[in-house]
Amino acid sequence: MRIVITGGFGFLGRQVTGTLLRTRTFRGAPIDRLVLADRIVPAGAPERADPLVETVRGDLAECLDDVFAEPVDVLIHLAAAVSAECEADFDLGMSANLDTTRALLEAARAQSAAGGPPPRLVFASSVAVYGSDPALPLPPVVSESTLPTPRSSYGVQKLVCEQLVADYTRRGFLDGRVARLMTVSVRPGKPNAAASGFLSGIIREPLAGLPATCPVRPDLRVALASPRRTVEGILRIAEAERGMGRGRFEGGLPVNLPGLTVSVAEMLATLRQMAGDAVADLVTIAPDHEVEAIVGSWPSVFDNTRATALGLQPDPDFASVVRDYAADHRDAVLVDSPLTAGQPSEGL
Ligand SMILES: Cc1cn([C@H]2C[C@H](O)[C@@H](COP(=O)(O)OP(=O)(O)O[C@H]3O[C@H](C)C(=O)[C@H](O)[C@H]3O)O2)c(=O)[nH]c1=O
Repeated sequence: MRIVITGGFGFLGRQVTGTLLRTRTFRGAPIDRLVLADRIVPAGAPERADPLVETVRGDLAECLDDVFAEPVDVLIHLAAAVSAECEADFDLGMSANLDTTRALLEAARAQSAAGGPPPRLVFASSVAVYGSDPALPLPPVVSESTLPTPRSSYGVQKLVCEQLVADYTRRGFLDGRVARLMTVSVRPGKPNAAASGFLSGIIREPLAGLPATCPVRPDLRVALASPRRTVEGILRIAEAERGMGRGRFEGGLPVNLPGLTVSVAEMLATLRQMAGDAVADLVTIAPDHEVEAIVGSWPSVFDNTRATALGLQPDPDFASVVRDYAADHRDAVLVDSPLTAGQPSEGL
């Protein structure tokens, strides 16, 4: 089995790769090759030393011959420009998120047209396909049957690609599945250019002893998923057999990955309870209307029936999200707190 991960050296790509390299199987069958395609391939990345791993470096649209040099059984498409980048640079978003995805779909179609296996393709879409249009406000609870009306170029690009994946699947060119990701929090590392990046930054930076700015009003409610739950969702959707019933991928609609609904104020209160006043006081509230317009247009409460049928659940509460982050990134928690001692605060 040959599996390709585009954006394989991005944050989610590395997490998905790590899981697959631990199990070394996909749907119970051994993985023969894991191809990590990315425009940046870090020299010291440890996964490069694994005998299963092959790397393809460069602009994906120009590397498709290498990606498809051998038959591709599974494609997990994570290479993308993020939301604020696409808002700042329209051409980048159209090219990286739309044109490149279409080229990838065409390459997959060419493989099956030539008698090869129709690849199973997982497209990582986003909660950003939803938006609240004044003429058509979102219902209080959103599901896959809610009409997406994105309010950002990034959301539009993701939605167009979702539709293309559905049509290529309907025509039998490939077996496409769309996972709509919630905002991933807490992301480790440096801030990224996503409009939602602060939803990691307001936890990650204070835990590292650094100041952080919160660009939205604290009563804003958001739907979050930890990196662990997000990777679990991507792989569950990738591995599920098609068909009706529990554990199967049913129909052609996307799956909204489960999100934990929480207000920014609740996130900050959790940080205060778990890490103390000095840490929580490192966060300054300074609303930025551009960020608020994008993130505030996303729904925060979902009917997760479709994800639940696949056995997926949201994180139980935000305290567990923070605990997972501290456990997975001990070196990034530099403040003295119960988290570093591995002892959750009383009551959490
Ligand atoms: C724009 C672009 C990016 N990339 C690579 C660069 C990064 O190594 C990787 C993206 O990783 P990043 O860490 O920025 O993002 P993730 O958190 O993994 O999320 C990704 O999947 C979610 C669902 C998103 O929609 C994001 O836009 C997308 O970037 O794709 C390329 O290889 N080619 C390109 O044209």
